[in-house]
Amino acid sequence: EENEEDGFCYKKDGVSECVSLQNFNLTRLDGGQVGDITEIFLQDGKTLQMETLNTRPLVFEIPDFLSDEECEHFINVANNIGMKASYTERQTTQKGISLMDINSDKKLSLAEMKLTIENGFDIYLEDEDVIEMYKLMKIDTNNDNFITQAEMKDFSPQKMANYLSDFLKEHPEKHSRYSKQAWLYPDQSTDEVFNLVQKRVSEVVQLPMSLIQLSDFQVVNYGINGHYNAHLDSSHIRKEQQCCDRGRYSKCRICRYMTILFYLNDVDDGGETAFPFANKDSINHTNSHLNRVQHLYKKCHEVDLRVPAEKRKAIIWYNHFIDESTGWMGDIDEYTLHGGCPVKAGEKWIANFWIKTNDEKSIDLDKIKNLLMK
Ligand SMILES: O=C(O)CCC(=O)C(=O)O
Ligand SMILES: [Fe+2]
Repeated sequence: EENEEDGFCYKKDGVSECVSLQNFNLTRLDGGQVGDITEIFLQDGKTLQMETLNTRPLVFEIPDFLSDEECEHFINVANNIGMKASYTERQTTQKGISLMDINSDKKLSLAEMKLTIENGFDIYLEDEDVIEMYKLMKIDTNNDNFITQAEMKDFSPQKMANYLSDFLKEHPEKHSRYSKQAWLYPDQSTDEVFNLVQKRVSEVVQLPMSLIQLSDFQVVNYGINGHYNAHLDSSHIRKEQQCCDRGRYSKCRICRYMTILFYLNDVDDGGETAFPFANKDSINHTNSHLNRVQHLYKKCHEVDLRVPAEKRKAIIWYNHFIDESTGWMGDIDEYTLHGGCPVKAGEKWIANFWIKTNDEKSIDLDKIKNLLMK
């Protein structure tokens, strides 16, 4: 039903609608109320049940989005590509770090040093880890667990980065993300199964195949203690900074309109996907930092909205709202903060389908035109 050249057709309330890409706006499925179930009739004759799990942020669940065979296929494909350790953007090679002297008393407490390291290096330490670091780096000369300005004099961020980099080799679980991953690229795929799944995603989320093909797909594996602390999958709109192209992640922003997360196996214990800000009245960044709500490795049980990892299931959420005036990428929805709880038994396999769009529709239309000309 789709004519790539002219535009895009999809079913809206059972009626087929077609629009030219020029007139096409980003879609956002209507969640209705929590517990609402929408039937999605696919072109191959199958029916999916989509349930509204939550409305702030809007999260949908589709229990049998994938078949068992498709799940196993993605795991095999990822293993064949080769699973590599995941890293977040912030690496331990920072030149400078900002010291988090929250109460402005010109010295850093253990809690403030932990925050400093979380922000600067994406590493989540315990008090005893920090004390150990002070000892080995000989920073806290009077052993009072505070770092004063005088003690800071001999302190070099690079030295700390080196220490932490070695520390992480012994304690990979202290990193914000502890997993392995492999990338698949929809527009380069000749894999029949992957192409069918892309088509299904396009039908479900009512976005043209060309946008789906410009997306990124990442298979992730977590072992025991594997986790991903809470994060946003996208970034705040900043017109002066370009959205990243595939594979290039310096000086650009990650722009992902929506996330479709597939669970590829059943986890024996743990490994839920948690949304710490879900249904909160408001978001207080300073408080949430101090309470370390991001720290799902330790705090998952405190989170209300936790989606169990169940084979074949997909969950879907929108990292951005739609800008009413452009019909394209709007503000980020900070309530989508989420992450993966630690795996307690067994292992966990997921796949992220990240639908990428740019701030400006014209950039995406150009990309689509290039894609169609290939
Ligand atoms: O493992 C999960 O449940 C969440 C993974 C995730 O948020 C990510 O890879 O961006
Ligand atoms: Fe994520």
